[in-house]
Amino acid sequence: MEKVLEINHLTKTFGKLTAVNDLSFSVEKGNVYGLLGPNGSGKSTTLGMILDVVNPTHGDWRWFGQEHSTDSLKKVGAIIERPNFYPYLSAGKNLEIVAQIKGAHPSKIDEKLKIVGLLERKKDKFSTFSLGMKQRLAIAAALLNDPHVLILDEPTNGLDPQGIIQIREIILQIASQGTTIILASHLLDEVEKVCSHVVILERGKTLYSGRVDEMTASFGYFELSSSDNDKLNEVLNSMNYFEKIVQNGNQLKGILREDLSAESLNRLLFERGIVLNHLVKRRESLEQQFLQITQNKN
Ligand SMILES: Nc1ncnc2c1ncn2[C@@H]1O[C@H](COP(=O)(O)OP(=O)(O)OP(=O)(O)O)[C@@H](O)[C@H]1O
Repeated sequence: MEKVLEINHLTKTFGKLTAVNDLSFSVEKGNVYGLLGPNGSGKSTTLGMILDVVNPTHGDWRWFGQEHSTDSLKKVGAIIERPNFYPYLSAGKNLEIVAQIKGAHPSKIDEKLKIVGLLERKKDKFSTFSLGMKQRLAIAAALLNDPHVLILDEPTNGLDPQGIIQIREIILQIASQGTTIILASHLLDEVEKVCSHVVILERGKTLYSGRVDEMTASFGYFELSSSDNDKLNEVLNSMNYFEKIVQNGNQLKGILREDLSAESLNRLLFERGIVLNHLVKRRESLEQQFLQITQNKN
């Protein structure tokens, strides 16, 4: 899989406060990544750093495998603030201005207005738009130069239920055409509905990073490692307990298809000559994990 973004040990401190603490993850092409965490967990600061608007304290990141270059950021479209357009100009005129700034072809305007369902409102003034329509226009503006990656910070904040559904459908449609998406959200529901991958942040630290479907595995999963992970992998695969075994850094992650205690697994593996140096069972669903995070905050 082609890596679009690689973040290594990214840290940002503001005085004594560590807003982002040793964050590492990579983003693969064509997936939808959610940065999930309560207010103040460091989502916006992370987006600010990878977009070159916030200076990191430590750590590094690479877009498209390249050292920092302004060319790379041209392939990234982002909406990190409330949509800001000229209120007295039409949607079409506003996009003409953005297209000129970005050097995008004027034919892109109708194409992108269609994607966000605003083509019929092209001639209407921005000031007459609902919040949801303003947000959709901002997405059209961000898409004008066909970015490879689209970054959205809390894309459905403040919208009514219908507006939320529209934005989520648009995100999925954009992703289905191969654009990689990174979105920050404090809504578990949003991440579960829209994202294939999630990075859960708690006060700047990563609590979980991986696929959403693996996180929500109903019987939980084991994180485990031994001095010979290849052999461990082989033995785990020969057991009927696991849905899937995946490599996760220098650990293996075994997703359970039926209930099994850590004690039983440890015994079974020991009987087959494997001594583990790491074994943790994680059972929580995404929802439970997320509730824990928010409860810890209060
Ligand atoms: N410029 C700044 N100066 C000082 N502290 C800051 C600054 N920017 C962010 N912080 C602090 O860093 C922490 C992380 O903030 P950040 O905005 O990244 O979180 P977030 O998860 O995006 O939350 P929210 O959704 O509320 O923006 C917070 O405690 C915040 O107060």
